[in-house]
Amino acid sequence: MNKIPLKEQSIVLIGFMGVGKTTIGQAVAQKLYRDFIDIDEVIERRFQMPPKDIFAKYGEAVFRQHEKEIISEMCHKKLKVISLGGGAFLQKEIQDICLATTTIFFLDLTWDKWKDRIGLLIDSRPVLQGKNMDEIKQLFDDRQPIYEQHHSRVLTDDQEVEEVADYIVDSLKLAWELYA
Ligand SMILES: Nc1ncnc2c1ncn2[C@@H]1O[C@H](COP(=O)(O)OP(=O)(O)OP(=O)(O)O)[C@@H](O)[C@H]1O
Ligand SMILES: O=C(O)C1=C[C@@H](O)[C@@H](O)[C@H](O)C1
Ligand SMILES: [Mg+2]
Repeated sequence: MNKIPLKEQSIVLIGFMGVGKTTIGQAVAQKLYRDFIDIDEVIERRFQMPPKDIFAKYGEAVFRQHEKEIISEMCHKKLKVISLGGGAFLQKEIQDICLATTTIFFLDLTWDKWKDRIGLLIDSRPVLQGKNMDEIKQLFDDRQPIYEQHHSRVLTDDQEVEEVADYIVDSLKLAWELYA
């Protein structure tokens, strides 16, 4: 299959849960006049229930299978902004297909800043259920290597959603000009 030209590739946002992939992805899509796709929302529509209930009813493996199927399909679409779930890059096949077909931004956030956000996440994110803070920190650390597969990293500490989105759009425009 021919490689999609850089400017037409979909933009994919990765990173640990709660770093802002969904929120910032929506803002980037709006600024670029592109459609926004949130993979968790696509899965939620398919099952008619949120990820937490899918995990509880069918198990994580079923969620991951659908996640892989949907991402593999979406990555081939042009001109989208796609936010992945925080655990999607645990699957090597997902890493490989995203690297080959899209432009990947890793939204990074230090643990110190992330832990202030836990109240926003604890009730809805199934992988946080039943874990104490030490175990969550361990998960945060264990997950970092999977996000090393990216094209560009953005440290989001103390950055407003709009600031991060503007940074991503500016760096894309620069890359599109440089590699046109
Ligand atoms: N830059 C930011 N500054 C402050 N709050 C933020 C920022 N980005 C996101 N948030 C808030 O953090 C929470 C989690 O954001 P969001 O749902 O976008 O994360 P996510 O990376 O998509 O998580 P998941 O991997 O679980 O889908 C939301 O309440 C959102 O409003
Ligand atoms: O980090 C994770 O493993 C997850 C993050 C969310 O985006 C959802 O994809 C789901 O709750 C699993
Ligand atoms: Mg999200």
